[in-house]
Amino acid sequence: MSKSASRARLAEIIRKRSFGRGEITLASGRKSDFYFNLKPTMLDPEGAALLAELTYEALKDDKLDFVGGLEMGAVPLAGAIAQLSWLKGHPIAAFFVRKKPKEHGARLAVEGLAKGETLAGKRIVIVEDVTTTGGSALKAVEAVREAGGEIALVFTMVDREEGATETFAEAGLPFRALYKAGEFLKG
Ligand SMILES: O=P(O)(O)OC[C@H]1O[C@H](OP(=O)(O)OP(=O)(O)O)[C@H](O)[C@@H]1O
Ligand SMILES: O=C(O)c1cc(=O)[nH]c(=O)[nH]1
Repeated sequence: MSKSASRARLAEIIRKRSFGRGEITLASGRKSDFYFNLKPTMLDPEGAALLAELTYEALKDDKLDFVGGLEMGAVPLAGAIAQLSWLKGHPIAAFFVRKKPKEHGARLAVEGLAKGETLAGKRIVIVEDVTTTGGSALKAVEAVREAGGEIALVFTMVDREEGATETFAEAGLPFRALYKAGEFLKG
Protein backbone atom coordinates (compact mmCIF):
# COMPACT_ATOMS: atom_id res chain seq x y z
CA MET A 1 0.00 0.00 0.00
CA SER A 2 1.31 3.53 -0.76
CA LYS A 3 1.96 5.93 2.11
CA SER A 4 -1.06 8.06 1.18
CA ALA A 5 -3.30 4.96 0.98
CA SER A 6 -2.05 3.80 4.42
CA ARG A 7 -2.68 7.27 5.82
CA ALA A 8 -6.21 7.40 4.38
CA ARG A 9 -7.03 3.88 5.64
CA LEU A 10 -5.76 4.70 9.14
CA ALA A 11 -7.84 7.89 9.17
CA GLU A 12 -10.90 5.76 8.36
CA ILE A 13 -10.11 3.42 11.28
CA ILE A 14 -9.59 6.36 13.66
CA ARG A 15 -12.87 7.91 12.54
CA LYS A 16 -14.76 4.67 13.05
CA ARG A 17 -13.14 3.32 16.22
CA SER A 18 -11.74 6.35 18.02
CA PHE A 19 -13.58 9.58 17.31
CA GLY A 20 -16.66 10.70 19.18
CA ARG A 21 -18.70 13.80 19.90
CA GLY A 22 -20.25 14.72 23.25
CA GLU A 23 -19.23 16.72 26.29
CA ILE A 24 -16.07 15.37 27.93
CA THR A 25 -13.48 16.54 30.47
CA LEU A 26 -9.89 16.35 29.23
CA ALA A 27 -6.67 15.45 31.09
CA SER A 28 -5.88 19.17 31.41
CA GLY A 29 -9.25 19.81 33.10
CA ARG A 30 -10.60 21.58 30.01
CA LYS A 31 -14.01 20.67 28.60
CA SER A 32 -14.53 19.65 24.99
CA ASP A 33 -17.41 18.54 22.78
CA PHE A 34 -15.35 15.93 20.92
CA TYR A 35 -12.84 13.26 21.88
CA PHE A 36 -10.36 10.78 20.41
CA ASN A 37 -9.97 7.53 22.30
CA LEU A 38 -7.13 6.07 20.29
CA LYS A 39 -6.88 2.84 22.28
CA PRO A 40 -9.40 0.97 20.06
CA THR A 41 -7.27 1.99 17.06
CA MET A 42 -3.88 1.27 18.66
CA LEU A 43 -5.09 -2.19 19.76
CA ASP A 44 -6.81 -3.06 16.49
CA PRO A 45 -4.60 -5.38 14.38
CA GLU A 46 -4.78 -3.24 11.24
CA GLY A 47 -4.73 0.03 13.21
CA ALA A 48 -1.64 -1.03 15.15
CA ALA A 49 0.16 -2.12 11.98
CA LEU A 50 -0.65 1.11 10.12
CA LEU A 51 0.27 3.33 13.06
CA ALA A 52 3.59 1.53 13.43
CA GLU A 53 4.31 1.71 9.70
CA LEU A 54 3.46 5.41 9.30
CA THR A 55 5.28 6.42 12.47
CA TYR A 56 8.34 4.31 11.68
CA GLU A 57 8.53 5.80 8.19
CA ALA A 58 8.22 9.31 9.64
CA LEU A 59 10.97 8.68 12.21
CA LYS A 60 13.40 6.32 10.54
CA ASP A 61 15.86 9.03 9.47
CA ASP A 62 16.06 10.66 12.93
CA LYS A 63 18.81 8.32 14.19
CA LEU A 64 16.84 7.32 17.27
CA ASP A 65 17.87 4.93 20.02
CA PHE A 66 14.61 4.88 21.95
CA VAL A 67 10.89 5.54 21.51
CA GLY A 68 8.67 6.09 24.53
CA GLY A 69 6.31 8.33 26.41
CA LEU A 70 3.83 8.69 29.24
CA GLU A 71 1.53 5.77 30.09
CA MET A 72 -1.05 4.77 28.86
CA GLY A 73 -1.19 6.30 25.39
CA ALA A 74 2.45 5.77 24.53
CA VAL A 75 2.58 2.12 25.64
CA PRO A 76 0.97 0.30 22.70
CA LEU A 77 2.46 2.79 20.29
CA ALA A 78 6.06 2.47 21.47
CA GLY A 79 5.78 -1.34 21.52
CA ALA A 80 4.43 -1.49 17.97
CA ILE A 81 7.12 0.85 16.64
CA ALA A 82 9.89 -1.09 18.41
CA GLN A 83 8.67 -4.37 16.93
CA LEU A 84 8.49 -2.97 13.40
CA SER A 85 11.90 -1.30 13.73
CA TRP A 86 13.40 -4.71 14.52
CA LEU A 87 11.76 -6.29 11.47
CA LYS A 88 13.09 -3.42 9.33
CA GLY A 89 16.62 -3.96 10.62
CA HIS A 90 16.93 -0.59 12.44
CA PRO A 91 16.01 -1.36 16.05
CA ILE A 92 14.55 1.44 18.18
CA ALA A 93 14.00 0.25 21.75
CA ALA A 94 10.80 1.11 23.63
CA PHE A 95 10.15 2.37 27.15
CA PHE A 96 7.37 4.12 28.99
CA VAL A 97 7.12 6.60 31.84
CA ARG A 98 4.72 5.87 34.69
CA LYS A 99 2.49 8.69 35.86
CA LYS A 100 3.45 7.64 39.41
CA PRO A 101 6.27 5.25 40.34
CA LYS A 102 4.86 1.96 41.67
CA GLU A 103 4.83 1.70 45.44
CA HIS A 104 6.05 -1.90 45.37
CA GLY A 105 8.34 -3.97 43.16
CA ALA A 106 11.21 -2.07 41.57
CA ARG A 107 9.48 1.36 42.08
CA LEU A 108 10.58 2.57 38.67
CA ALA A 109 9.35 5.70 36.91
CA VAL A 110 10.82 4.59 33.57
CA GLU A 111 9.88 1.05 32.51
CA GLY A 112 11.35 -1.10 29.76
CA LEU A 113 15.05 -0.92 30.56
CA ALA A 114 16.98 -3.99 31.64
CA LYS A 115 19.49 -3.90 34.52
CA GLY A 116 22.44 -1.78 33.42
CA GLU A 117 20.51 -0.22 30.50
CA THR A 118 20.15 3.57 30.59
CA LEU A 119 18.62 6.42 28.63
CA ALA A 120 21.69 8.56 29.39
CA GLY A 121 23.24 9.95 26.20
CA LYS A 122 20.59 8.28 24.01
CA ARG A 123 18.53 9.98 21.26
CA ILE A 124 14.87 9.66 22.10
CA VAL A 125 11.50 10.38 20.52
CA ILE A 126 8.60 10.99 22.86
CA VAL A 127 5.38 9.63 21.37
CA GLU A 128 1.78 10.45 22.27
CA ASP A 129 -1.56 9.14 21.05
CA VAL A 130 -3.27 12.53 21.37
CA THR A 131 -1.87 15.96 22.24
CA THR A 132 -4.04 18.77 23.56
CA THR A 133 -1.93 21.08 25.76
CA GLY A 134 1.16 18.88 25.42
CA GLY A 135 1.44 18.75 29.21
CA SER A 136 1.43 14.94 29.40
CA ALA A 137 4.19 14.53 26.83
CA LEU A 138 6.17 17.19 28.67
CA LYS A 139 6.08 15.01 31.82
CA ALA A 140 7.71 12.22 29.81
CA VAL A 141 10.26 14.73 28.46
CA GLU A 142 11.16 15.74 32.02
CA ALA A 143 11.56 12.12 33.16
CA VAL A 144 13.81 11.35 30.19
CA ARG A 145 15.93 14.44 30.76
CA GLU A 146 16.31 13.51 34.44
CA ALA A 147 17.62 10.16 33.24
CA GLY A 148 20.16 11.94 31.03
CA GLY A 149 18.42 11.27 27.69
CA GLU A 150 18.44 13.66 24.73
CA ILE A 151 14.98 14.39 23.27
CA ALA A 152 15.20 14.50 19.48
CA LEU A 153 11.52 15.30 18.99
CA VAL A 154 7.96 14.79 20.16
CA PHE A 155 5.64 12.89 17.81
CA THR A 156 1.88 12.55 18.20
CA MET A 157 -0.73 10.53 16.34
CA VAL A 158 -3.41 13.22 16.58
CA ASP A 159 -2.79 16.83 17.56
CA ARG A 160 -5.90 18.69 18.65
CA GLU A 161 -4.18 22.05 17.88
CA GLU A 162 -5.00 23.40 21.32
CA GLY A 163 -1.61 24.44 22.62
CA ALA A 164 0.85 21.58 22.13
CA THR A 165 2.72 23.33 19.31
CA GLU A 166 3.30 26.34 21.57
CA THR A 167 4.23 24.14 24.55
CA PHE A 168 6.95 22.35 22.61
CA ALA A 169 8.17 25.51 20.87
CA GLU A 170 8.68 27.06 24.31
CA ALA A 171 10.52 23.94 25.43
CA GLY A 172 12.73 24.14 22.32
CA LEU A 173 11.55 20.74 21.04
CA PRO A 174 10.66 19.80 17.46
CA PHE A 175 7.06 18.58 17.30
CA ARG A 176 5.35 16.62 14.53
CA ALA A 177 1.89 15.08 14.15
CA LEU A 178 0.52 12.33 11.92
CA TYR A 179 -2.95 13.94 11.88
CA LYS A 180 -4.54 17.20 13.01
CA ALA A 181 -7.91 16.99 14.76
CA GLY A 182 -9.38 19.31 12.11
CA GLU A 183 -9.20 16.47 9.58
CA PHE A 184 -11.78 14.57 11.63
CA LEU A 185 -13.98 17.52 12.57
CA LYS A 186 -15.03 18.29 8.99
CA GLY A 187 -18.33 16.83 7.84
O1 LIG B 1 -1.76 17.14 25.83
P1 LIG B 1 -2.49 16.95 27.12
O2 LIG B 1 -3.31 18.16 27.50
O3 LIG B 1 -1.60 16.49 28.22
O4 LIG B 1 -3.59 15.81 26.88
C1 LIG B 1 -3.34 14.63 26.19
C2 LIG B 1 -3.18 13.44 27.11
O5 LIG B 1 -4.47 13.02 27.56
C3 LIG B 1 -4.64 11.63 27.35
O6 LIG B 1 -4.19 10.88 28.43
P2 LIG B 1 -5.04 10.61 29.75
O7 LIG B 1 -4.45 11.41 30.85
O8 LIG B 1 -6.48 10.80 29.46
O9 LIG B 1 -4.76 9.14 30.14
P3 LIG B 1 -4.43 7.72 29.57
O10 LIG B 1 -3.44 7.88 28.43
O11 LIG B 1 -3.82 7.07 30.74
O12 LIG B 1 -5.72 7.10 29.13
C4 LIG B 1 -3.74 11.34 26.15
O13 LIG B 1 -3.38 9.97 26.09
C5 LIG B 1 -2.58 12.26 26.36
O14 LIG B 1 -1.57 11.65 27.15
O1 LIG C 1 -6.89 16.23 26.22
C1 LIG C 1 -7.15 15.05 26.51
O2 LIG C 1 -7.13 14.61 27.66
C2 LIG C 1 -7.55 14.12 25.43
C3 LIG C 1 -8.23 14.54 24.32
C4 LIG C 1 -8.59 13.59 23.36
O3 LIG C 1 -9.23 13.90 22.33
N1 LIG C 1 -8.25 12.29 23.57
C5 LIG C 1 -7.57 11.89 24.65
O4 LIG C 1 -7.26 10.69 24.80
N2 LIG C 1 -7.22 12.82 25.58
